[in-house]
Amino acid sequence: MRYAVLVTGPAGAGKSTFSSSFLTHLRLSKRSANLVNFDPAASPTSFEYEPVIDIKDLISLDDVMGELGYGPNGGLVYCFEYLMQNMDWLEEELGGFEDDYLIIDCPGQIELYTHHPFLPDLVRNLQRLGFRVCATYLIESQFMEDRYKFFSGVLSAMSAMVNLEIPWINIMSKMDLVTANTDDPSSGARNGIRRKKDIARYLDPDPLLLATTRGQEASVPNPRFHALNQAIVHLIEDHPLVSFLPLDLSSPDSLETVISHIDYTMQYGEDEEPKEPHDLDEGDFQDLE
Ligand SMILES: Nc1nc2c(ncn2[C@@H]2O[C@H](COP(=O)(O)OP(=O)(O)OP(=O)(O)O)[C@@H](O)[C@H]2O)c(=O)[nH]1
Ligand SMILES: [Mg+2]
Repeated sequence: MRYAVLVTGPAGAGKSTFSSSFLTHLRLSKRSANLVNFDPAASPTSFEYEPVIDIKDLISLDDVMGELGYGPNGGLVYCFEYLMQNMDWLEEELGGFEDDYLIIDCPGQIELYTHHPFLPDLVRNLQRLGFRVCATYLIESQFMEDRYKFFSGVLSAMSAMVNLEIPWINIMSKMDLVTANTDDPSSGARNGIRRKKDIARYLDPDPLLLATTRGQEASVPNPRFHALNQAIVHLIEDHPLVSFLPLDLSSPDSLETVISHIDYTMQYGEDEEPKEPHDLDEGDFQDLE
């Protein structure tokens, strides 16, 4: 069985950092895994590990911008269109990895996830080649400092989930930046994200965070925003699709929990032969007597 985990999310969410910590963890657990780079703009220095498949071997954003005169975002779309037309390249690159686990580091332009057809096409191709695919969507913990930014993150995650229709895990990255502040009322954490229970309202989004609270009315100048917020509150209440797993890379337990959710979502290892418990030698019992 072959597995592929797409690592997606907005710019700077920590996708590449998570991808390499994920790979390190799998390799330390004696699991074979490899990195795939799908970001045609990635600089070679952004990887701790050499990707086994790199979209830049097919097409690089620098060339598209330099030779065809595209800007960075149009250039990215061009690169993905080019990839879609050259699926045999990907198929050939993937050929050598039987029984493997691929971590696919994706670019940070969210329009790629919310409305372009590239990722759904790519997923269909991977499935056709016998991969079980799941996606992770990272948003960074700083989003919790601003409710409006946070809910725009929730809505983008929702829209990407609906667009891709594959097993999905939302991750709140960079939790080391908030957990250090928790339970210390004198800390500088903003917007009341001081205690663990406040964090919980974001990880399992409480739509009431968006409802205008006392003292905030003045900051909402247009009553139409209030109506819009109410509509979003109802949408999230009626369709609670999005919740976040916290990821604190400074804690091995946190990374382990996230990885076990990913394994579970993909039913990793379900088809493997159960391992025989190792045979006990008679000598093993002597100490007990
Ligand atoms: N404190 C902290 N910083 C992090 C963490 N993960 C990533 N960063 C920092 O966040 C910045 C962006 O990290 P990347 O891993 O490059 O993020 P990305 O999502 O791959 O970015 P793009 O590919 O440009 O969209 C870097 O400066 C990282 O050092 C984390 O867990 N904690
Ligand atoms: Mg990156």
